[in-house]
Amino acid sequence: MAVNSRLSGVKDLSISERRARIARGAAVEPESLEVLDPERGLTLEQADHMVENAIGVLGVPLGVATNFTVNGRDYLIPMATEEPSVIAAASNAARIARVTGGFTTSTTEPLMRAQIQVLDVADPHTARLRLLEAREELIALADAQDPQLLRFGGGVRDVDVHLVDAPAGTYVVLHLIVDVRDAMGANAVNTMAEAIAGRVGEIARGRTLLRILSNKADLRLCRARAVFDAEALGGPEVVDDIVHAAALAEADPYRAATHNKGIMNGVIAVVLATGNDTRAVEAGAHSHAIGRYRGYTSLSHFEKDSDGNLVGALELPMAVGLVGGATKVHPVAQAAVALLGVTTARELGEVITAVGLAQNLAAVRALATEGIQRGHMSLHARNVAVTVGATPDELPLVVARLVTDRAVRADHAEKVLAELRGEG
Ligand SMILES: CC(C)(COP(=O)([O-])OP(=O)([O-])OC[C@H]1O[C@@H](n2cnc3c(N)ncnc32)[C@H](O)[C@@H]1OP(=O)([O-])[O-])[C@@H](O)C(=O)NCCC(=O)NCCSC(=O)C[C@@](C)(O)CC(=O)[O-]
Ligand SMILES: NC(=O)C1=CN([C@@H]2O[C@H](COP(=O)(O)OP(=O)(O)OC[C@H]3O[C@@H](n4cnc5c(N)ncnc54)[C@H](OP(=O)(O)O)[C@@H]3O)[C@@H](O)[C@H]2O)C=CC1
Repeated sequence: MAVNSRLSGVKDLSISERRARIARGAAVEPESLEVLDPERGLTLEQADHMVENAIGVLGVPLGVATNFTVNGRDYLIPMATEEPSVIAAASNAARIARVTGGFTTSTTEPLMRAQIQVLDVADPHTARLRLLEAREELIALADAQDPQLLRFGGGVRDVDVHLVDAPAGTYVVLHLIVDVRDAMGANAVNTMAEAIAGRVGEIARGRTLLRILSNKADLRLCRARAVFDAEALGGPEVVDDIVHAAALAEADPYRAATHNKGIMNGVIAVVLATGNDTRAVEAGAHSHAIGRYRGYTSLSHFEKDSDGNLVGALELPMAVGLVGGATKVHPVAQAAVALLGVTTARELGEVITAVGLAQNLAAVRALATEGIQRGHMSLHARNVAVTVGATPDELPLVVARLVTDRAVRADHAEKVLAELRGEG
């Protein structure tokens, strides 16, 4: 059955009704979502196998963003985040993008790099050539470490050698470029790097030190673009102001950091929900945000097309996988992947990038129009009301007052609650 992500009013349903609606929309069995109950999710025993000195598990809310179409296919997107308004914002932007066909994405081959550092080389320039001459030997040695990866069509694709001038001298750094297929790839690539380091040191005639993956995954890029209809955004002035807002992020690193944080609100929520390594994706993204002609800049770009609509584009390194790490062992991550319905790491990366672009558009649109507080703080108000002890019956009343009074603060919530209880 085809997925239908265009779901309206999901927020107004109870959790069980919502699950049933999402399961229907995603064309998965409703029972497959039962593992999302806190008491059915990751067990203490499983946690104890995942990390050291485990003493418990941390619950993070898992929601579903609606309305996404990517490359003509609908997706319901599982997002794990502690931040209010993120999932609403992604759904809102995806609803707008849908008007013009949704998101279009593309990706490079899933290539990761490992680095092998060689010290104390007397003739670094000549060592570089000796290593390049040994390319076939080094590739064969590395490939022999992971026959399984080769069977899946992956394996080493190239070697590259960089000479890195550092205060302590010139290091010869060999890069091993590996197609990791559906893996995130760190373990696979690190094993290869450690296995060939001895031979690299011999050929370079130096001492090897670091042998590790690079998180600057600049050969593994995902790209997403979308057209956002001017009318659906609020009119031509909104388009112009979003372009100005994005231009500030391109020119000013203080704004770029926040703009990129908005992108990562969406990206990391899906990375976490699917059991992937959030730090690897963050490191890759921020290293990619160093512009070619200037310093730290925005990861996305917004411009106006010839029809007056807004066009958004985002490119990100995307080291995510489906076969290893927590994705393989965490029952909730497995349910999230099944709900998402992706079958390759590339498809997962492309969907994540589309979510990053949607998240970015939603935030910048709010900033360029009414400001962030109305949408974000009205959803955050629920947190504040619960923190001061509002019961489920009192919650809507307290939230409504905090929003009307434009004072989403704990002290004000306490005052409102006291008034409501006749104690004020
Ligand atoms: C919050 C909205 C979406 C409200 O926006 P709105 O226009 O009031 O929403 P609406 O009630 O008209 O609903 C429109 C659609 O949004 C979704 N939606 C709307 N409300 C909900 C909800 N409660 N639960 C689930 N989904 C919701 C839902 O898809 C809904 O469609 P419908 O279901 O009605 O057909 C909007 O104001 C918005 O997009 N704001 C941006 C919020 C944001 O970016 N939050 C991130 C946290 S702030 C931050 O960390 C980053 C930042 C901002 O600093 C980055 C930067 O500076 O660039
Ligand atoms: N700097 C960093 O970012 C670092 C990250 N990590 C961690 O590494 C983990 C990810 O490493 P990763 O190598 O992905 O995990 P795994 O080693 O668990 O998975 C990769 C392995 O899965 C097997 N495999 C099965 N099917 C496929 C397929 N379709 N495509 C590709 N490989 C397949 C391959 O061989 P086989 O079956 O023989 O294993 C491959 O080597 C994460 O937990 C991450 O946190 C670790 C160190 C550093």
